[in-house]
Amino acid sequence: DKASEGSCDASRIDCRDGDNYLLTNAQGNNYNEKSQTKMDLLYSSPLAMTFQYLSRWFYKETPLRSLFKEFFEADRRNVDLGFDARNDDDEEYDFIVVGSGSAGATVTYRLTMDKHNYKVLLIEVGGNQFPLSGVPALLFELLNNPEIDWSDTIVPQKDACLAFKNNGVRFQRGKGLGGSPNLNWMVAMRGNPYDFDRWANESGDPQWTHKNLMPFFKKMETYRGNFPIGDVHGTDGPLNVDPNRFAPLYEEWMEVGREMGYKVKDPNGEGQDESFFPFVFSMKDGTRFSVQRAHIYPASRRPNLTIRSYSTATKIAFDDNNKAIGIHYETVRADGSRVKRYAGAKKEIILSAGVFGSPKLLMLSGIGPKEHLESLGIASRIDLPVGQNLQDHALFFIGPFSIDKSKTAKPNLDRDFNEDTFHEYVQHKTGPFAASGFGLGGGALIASSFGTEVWPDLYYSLLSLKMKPDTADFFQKTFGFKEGVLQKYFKPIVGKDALFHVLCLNLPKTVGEVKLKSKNPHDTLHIDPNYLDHKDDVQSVLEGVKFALRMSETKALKKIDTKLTPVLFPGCESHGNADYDNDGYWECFFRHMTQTMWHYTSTNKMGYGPEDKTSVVDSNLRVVGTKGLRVIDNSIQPKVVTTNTNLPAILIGEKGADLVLNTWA
Ligand SMILES: Cc1cc2nc3c(=O)[nH]c(=O)nc-3n(C[C@H](O)[C@H](O)[C@H](O)COP(=O)(O)OP(=O)(O)OC[C@H]3O[C@@H](n4cnc5c(N)ncnc54)[C@H](O)[C@@H]3O)c2cc1C
Repeated sequence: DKASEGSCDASRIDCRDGDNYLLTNAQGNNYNEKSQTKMDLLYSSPLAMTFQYLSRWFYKETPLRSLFKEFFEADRRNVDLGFDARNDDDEEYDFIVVGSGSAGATVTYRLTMDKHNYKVLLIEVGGNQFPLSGVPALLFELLNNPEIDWSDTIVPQKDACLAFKNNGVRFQRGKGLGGSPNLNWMVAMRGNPYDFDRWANESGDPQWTHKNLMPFFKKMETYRGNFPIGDVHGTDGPLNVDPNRFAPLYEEWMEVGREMGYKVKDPNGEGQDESFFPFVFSMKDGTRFSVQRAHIYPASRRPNLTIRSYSTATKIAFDDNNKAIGIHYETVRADGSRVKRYAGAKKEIILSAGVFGSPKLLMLSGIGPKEHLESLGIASRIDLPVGQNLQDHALFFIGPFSIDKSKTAKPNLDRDFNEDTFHEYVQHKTGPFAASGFGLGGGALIASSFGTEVWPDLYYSLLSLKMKPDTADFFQKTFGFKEGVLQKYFKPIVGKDALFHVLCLNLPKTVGEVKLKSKNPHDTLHIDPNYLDHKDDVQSVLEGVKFALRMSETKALKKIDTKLTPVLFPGCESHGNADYDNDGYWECFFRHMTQTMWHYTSTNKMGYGPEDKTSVVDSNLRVVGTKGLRVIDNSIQPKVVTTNTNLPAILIGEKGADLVLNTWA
């Protein structure tokens, strides 16, 4: 790990007394030599830390909750030490970046490596990446923990999410250095070339066409996937992209595609046509390769970067000409007290606080829908449609289908974490612990009557799991289902292995919104994705469910005895049986099972600029009507991309950093 991380400096690992240890990597330049102990070795090598925590979790030496507590208490103490070591009464930087997720980490990485040696401040609400997040299969253990997940609940949906408490799902998203990639499923998909050409149309600027963005896609990655590098992949970028190391139903999945007549094609190559394909992941050698590891970690060792973690940006300061000149922020200390601070920006402020954080900060600073802001007592500075164009991919777990374990290709399908698989992972970083989610292996892109062969609107993959007696409780707790619903629905196949088709509505026409609840920067938001509001979306999903049912009838899946659970979904019994052509039943089913794919975007839409009433930012990502203020994250997508949103966010970070650096070159 020493070699691969390039981080451990053996000369600094001298064991000294005292319990204090410093997180030298994340706090960068300002660590306190005196408090180093052996733990410094672990903290300065995140992978070593990950394996230490994995062992303690696996052998139940320390309950998960206590591991969280221990880690974050230590992390906060370390941050305090770095904080106290600084003489920063008059903080002033060239650039301030707010938010350290996919896009913010990328921007920070590029700005700090520029030859002009710009002084950069990175502000982030949370702390360091929790060590267990390095183990891909443990991603579900991370969700809903307030140290690392915002986990907001959306407002009750009119005719969707009906199986969830208050008819609303949880909008989980990462909090901490590294943002959402610390807890995402790691699937690395770029989006369809037509998505980006549409962005170019929406913004009137050809710099956003797929062809013109291709150099940034290549620059961001070190590709080690299954398809040829050709002219489309990069080999020396910061983000590692690997094939999966464990996916129980991968062979069956690819066989389904062949049997149904679909081609196999690199979805991150020239195009995202209708096809079946193996997934690639932001992983390295069986471990999560988050933006904290790829971008923040190396950047934190540069002396021109200051990181303020446990710090919330609360308001942007402007001069009389609407030039952004600084950020007000609050840091939470280890003892729970809050310190109010201000940092000035000589050149620019960059909001990368994500699809909810960035519009929130704009609105708290008086930039947003005038009437809405004034109704909350916030003086309006610039009237813009901030928060008005929220989009997301709705996700549907279709199933469960029981399968015959003895007939599957891999014996390990039940995904039990046992002593053998634990040792396999520790020694080789392979096996169930190396799997993303429930063993995702491959994807498929298919067109309903609303998509086309070259721009398909439906996106599939396959989950496999053992239906244990507590699986329903686990789903209920993690995703927020109403009590008893899944317990009843899963009951007949408890004890068996099962699969779910995962269907994602790729090109939704429904649009939602996000608004403030109050002018308190620590208050939650009013989030309404308005799922399935557009009738075409309902029709696409119906066609999508039927395609999933047809896949289950292929020889490839019949070979493993794939059978839909024999009970009807609770609440849909009056619609009759779950027959293929019973549209009423299936519509009831998917209106109950509407989940998020966590692909929220578009709340600060990029458009033509001031003359375009739908734009919050122009095509150079500058906030309309201001100077020195850009938004660089997924909130600028004019329309949500077709597939996953992590690589697009990193792309926006790469492109955005380039725009900033060119401005000041
Ligand atoms: C559970 C889950 C699974 C997912 N799976 C995948 C997947 O497999 N593949 C894929 O491509 N995508 C996936 N995604 C989506 C993808 O990770 C996100 O779309 C992407 O990371 C968003 O990047 P971002 O930079 O816009 O925001 P984020 O990465 O969310 O970063 C925003 C950061 O800003 C911080 N912040 C917010 N407000 C403030 C403030 N006021 N002051 C300071 N800091 C602030 C936040 O704490 C956060 O760290 C998943 C997401 C989730 C939640």
